[in-house]
Amino acid sequence: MEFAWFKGHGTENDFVLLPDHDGTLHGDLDPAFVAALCDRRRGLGADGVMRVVRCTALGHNSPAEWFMDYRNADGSTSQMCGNGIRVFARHLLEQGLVEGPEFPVDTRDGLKFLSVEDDLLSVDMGAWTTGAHTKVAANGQAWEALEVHTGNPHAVAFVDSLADAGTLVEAPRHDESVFPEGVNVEFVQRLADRHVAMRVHERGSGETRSCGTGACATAIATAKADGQAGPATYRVDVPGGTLHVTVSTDRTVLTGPAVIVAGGTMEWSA
Ligand SMILES: N[C@@H](CCC[C@H](N)C(=O)O)C(=O)O
Repeated sequence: MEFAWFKGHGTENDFVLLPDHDGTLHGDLDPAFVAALCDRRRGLGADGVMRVVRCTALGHNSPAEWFMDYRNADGSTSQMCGNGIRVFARHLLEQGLVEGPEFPVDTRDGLKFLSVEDDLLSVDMGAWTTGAHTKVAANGQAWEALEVHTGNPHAVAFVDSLADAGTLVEAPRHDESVFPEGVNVEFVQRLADRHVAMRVHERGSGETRSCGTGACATAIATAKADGQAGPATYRVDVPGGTLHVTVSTDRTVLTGPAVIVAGGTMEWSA
């Protein structure tokens, strides 16, 4: 099978995009195929894969034309990817598949609204919720963490220094009764007022250089800890760059760069 691919990243959270506009090429993506594409030695290398497919091809009655079919590097699905959807939007704009500056994209977490301003892409991530305090553990240490849902599940732990979490080769342990479907874990260090640094271990992808939903979860947890009442914008530094998150009571808006860096066609035999 020959197919087209593109590669892009948002603050170095990187993705392979697979155009499958009418849903006839890739069907329900095989997890082994996704994992092989994401392999950094044997494949193109990425933290995840996004199939670019029309909502109508999936039988979805949606105000959006395009659906982001997101997969983690291990082939598992997630409801939402904040950096992924911004890279997806950049691809749609560059290929003339949408008209800017504002447009919707459908996801497993529902409709999201994108807006573009030069090299920055913003996504209105919609509603968020928080749960109870829970615990995460890694490398022989444990931390209290806040359960946050930004479409997908997160546990946010404040640390004195980002180095405290050590190497995150293995997934931090979490309470299975709180997160039965796994969790993305953020370690957060305060740097200044409304300015934090974050490391993340992503469910299904391992430690990545950035995570958009994780930056939103981090900003939500920080705003709660600050007792912030009205909307506030937080700067979240990640190993791959800087994101900004505006937290309001009913939504978050995530802003940062998103670029397409390569593309081509590929032969694939299973
Ligand atoms: N990198 C993403 C999050 C991707 C999904 C996550 N690993 C999960 O399984 O929920 C982002 O930028 O939000």
